[in-house]
Amino acid sequence: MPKEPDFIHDLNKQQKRAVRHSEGPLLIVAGAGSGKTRVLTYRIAYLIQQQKAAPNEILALTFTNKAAREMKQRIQQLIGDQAKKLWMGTFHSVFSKILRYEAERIGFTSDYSIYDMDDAKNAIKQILKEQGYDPKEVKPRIIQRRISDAKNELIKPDHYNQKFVHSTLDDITAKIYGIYVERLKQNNAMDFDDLLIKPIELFDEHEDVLEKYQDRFKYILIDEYQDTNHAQYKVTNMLANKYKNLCVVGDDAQSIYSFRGADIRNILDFKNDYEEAVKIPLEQNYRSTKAILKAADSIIKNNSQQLDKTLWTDNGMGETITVLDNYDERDEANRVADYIRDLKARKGYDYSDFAILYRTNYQSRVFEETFRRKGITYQLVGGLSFYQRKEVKDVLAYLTLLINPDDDTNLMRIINEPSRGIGNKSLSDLMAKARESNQSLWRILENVEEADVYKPAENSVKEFVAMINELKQDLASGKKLINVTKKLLERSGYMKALVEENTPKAMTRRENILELENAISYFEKNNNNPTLSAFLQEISLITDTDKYDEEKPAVTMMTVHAAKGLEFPVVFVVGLEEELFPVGSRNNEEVNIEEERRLFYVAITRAEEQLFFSHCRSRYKYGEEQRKLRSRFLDEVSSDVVRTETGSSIKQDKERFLGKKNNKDKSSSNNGNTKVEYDWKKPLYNKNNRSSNNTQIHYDNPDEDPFQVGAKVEHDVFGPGKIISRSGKGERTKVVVFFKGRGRKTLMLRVAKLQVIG
Ligand SMILES: Nc1ncnc2c1ncn2[C@@H]1O[C@H](COP(=O)(O)OP(=O)(O)OP(=O)(O)O)[C@@H](O)[C@H]1O
Ligand SMILES: [Mg+2]
Repeated sequence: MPKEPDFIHDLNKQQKRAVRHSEGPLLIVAGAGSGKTRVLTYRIAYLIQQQKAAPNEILALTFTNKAAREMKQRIQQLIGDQAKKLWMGTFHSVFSKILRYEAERIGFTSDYSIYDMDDAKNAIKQILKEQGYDPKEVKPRIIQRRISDAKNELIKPDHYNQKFVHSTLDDITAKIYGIYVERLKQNNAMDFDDLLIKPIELFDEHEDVLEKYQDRFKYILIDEYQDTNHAQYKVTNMLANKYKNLCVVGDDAQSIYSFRGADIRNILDFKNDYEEAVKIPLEQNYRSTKAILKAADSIIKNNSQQLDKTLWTDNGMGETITVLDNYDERDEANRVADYIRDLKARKGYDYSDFAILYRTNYQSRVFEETFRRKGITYQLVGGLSFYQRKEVKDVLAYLTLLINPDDDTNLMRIINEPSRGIGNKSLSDLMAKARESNQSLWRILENVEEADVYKPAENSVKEFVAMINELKQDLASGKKLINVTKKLLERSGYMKALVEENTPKAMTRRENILELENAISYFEKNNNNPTLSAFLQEISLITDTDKYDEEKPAVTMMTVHAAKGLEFPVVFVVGLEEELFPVGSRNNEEVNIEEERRLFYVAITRAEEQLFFSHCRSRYKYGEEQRKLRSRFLDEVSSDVVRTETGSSIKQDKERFLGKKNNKDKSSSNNGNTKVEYDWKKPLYNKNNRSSNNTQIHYDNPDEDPFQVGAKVEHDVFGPGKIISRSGKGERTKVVVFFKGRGRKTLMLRVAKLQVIG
């Protein structure tokens, strides 16, 4: 056995144990910043250096492509170029690759299309229409969500039928699900969920294929295991079943994807599935200051479900966490910007040391405007990605047809884009023919003269078919991808239409297409075997987070979800208000507060040196200024590590607002909105229930506390009610109040603005 590498000494004792662990299942459940990702990285390097496995016998699964790229680079630094041969990536990218090799075994070709959420939704919409449903009434998005959930739970259409048919929507879902699965197969296409569940089908049905990959992957390692869903769990279990060299790392407190079917039980059950599993704890946090860790700990302990873990740090206490109490979202953005400038000037931070984390994407807008105005460079992670733009998707749809003409969804997308006089009527006739004869639309188009459609449309179809065939020919004869693309853009009239339109929007679209050409050229130059199929598969799996560039000298703005696994010297967690973080309920679905709290925990633990929280007292919603309550989470943070700074604009705005409020009072105040007025005449923080500066009020003597069971109270939003029970002590006292017409609400006494009445 080779001598142990020097890099083993970059690790602490427990980490070393995990890295040296040789055979059999290994479970590492540990808190944020304790080096889980580092252990995976080093373990891979170690396995190769110790010749336990060749690089291409190791499979490592990460949550983003970016994480995989970074891990690979790091391993390369440790052991050199052989790291390039590792199988490393997200579940989606790794399994799409396996599926490409094995597609024929399950009735697809290796050039199968990958449908993103948008394509899948279009396909479902089309099916709904064919089945006589109005997509305005039966929303494709909702059916899509249900189908996706079923797929990830590995429930097949016929089972859905038996198990879930309780309501009309179940009925419709069952029917559409069945057709959708058929349709994807006809289109030689897979959606994102298929990339996870088709491998399971493949391995289930073809023992030899399963065995091949079991033998191939001698070691399997998974990061962020707490966020794997049932399908991911199943497929890795199948693969690891022979050698049982499965190493998973995760943190139950950071499980934030249950809305996508992530199942925390996967971590909890690991020991049951693998009785011989070795469990190694990591307890030292290397990332954050003591103050930050204390804040994180004080938050997460409010959750009822948690695995027992210890986390400590040798790092210093660090700065106190600052809560920025703002008037509104502009005030918030301005103050964050000022802090960034100030810290940069005083402490020598770079812009890239800062991150602004929010709960929902739209919150970036005001920050972007403010930062642009103040000349602070920033990079936005998330939002509409380049490859989701209409014009880019159109061109990709054309390209897809060149290798997978049976893909009806992509064909429908561009057959009349730009307009070539193939009307809706002709199209739906052609589509109906395709359905009747159980052929793809392309096959019908190829023989359009037999289809009996409107003559001018027939001619256009013929030209279209001839153009696609010619381009296919070009591709087959080995012409360069970039040249085929250019020719396509010209022959299809797509570029010409944009030039003729000549609006700013059309110009932007043109620029985006030119950028896509750049991407194609780059791909062609930097790949040994740059096939169109490989290009399309690669870009269809690019996600928002992959765009994040660590080297860029800019402030990062992203959602907390996207920030998972990352770290920044200075972090601002903004918009900490009720109904925003934690989110408000949508479609009457109950908000999963424990998951929101885990999300807040993830946000806090991204910070290395300095942490800011911020909230607004009012915020615009639907063009109206609405009063906001600060997030309950702020009141859960241990009070000795935070201090509150109230913005100076609050005082000025108070006067402005009073003026406005008086005006408002004259007009009819109730316009049907359940808007909460920003009433400055009432003290915002009532002495009896909360304070503005995190000085905690304790009700040590219950006589002083009027909020006893039976008391009649009034709440700002819910109106009058009666306390029916009470629990907890001191600052954690909770009451259940019955509000007339609103029902029971559990309220934290210190947070809820309750007044005793009567
Ligand atoms: N033994 C060590 N010595 C020095 N630095 C370390 C050590 N272990 C980890 N670190 C550093 O601590 C930071 C956190 O490590 P890492 O990202 O691996 O933690 P993690 O447990 O994966 O965190 P998360 O739960 O957020 O994903 C990184 O900057 C890493 O390089
Ligand atoms: Mg990590």
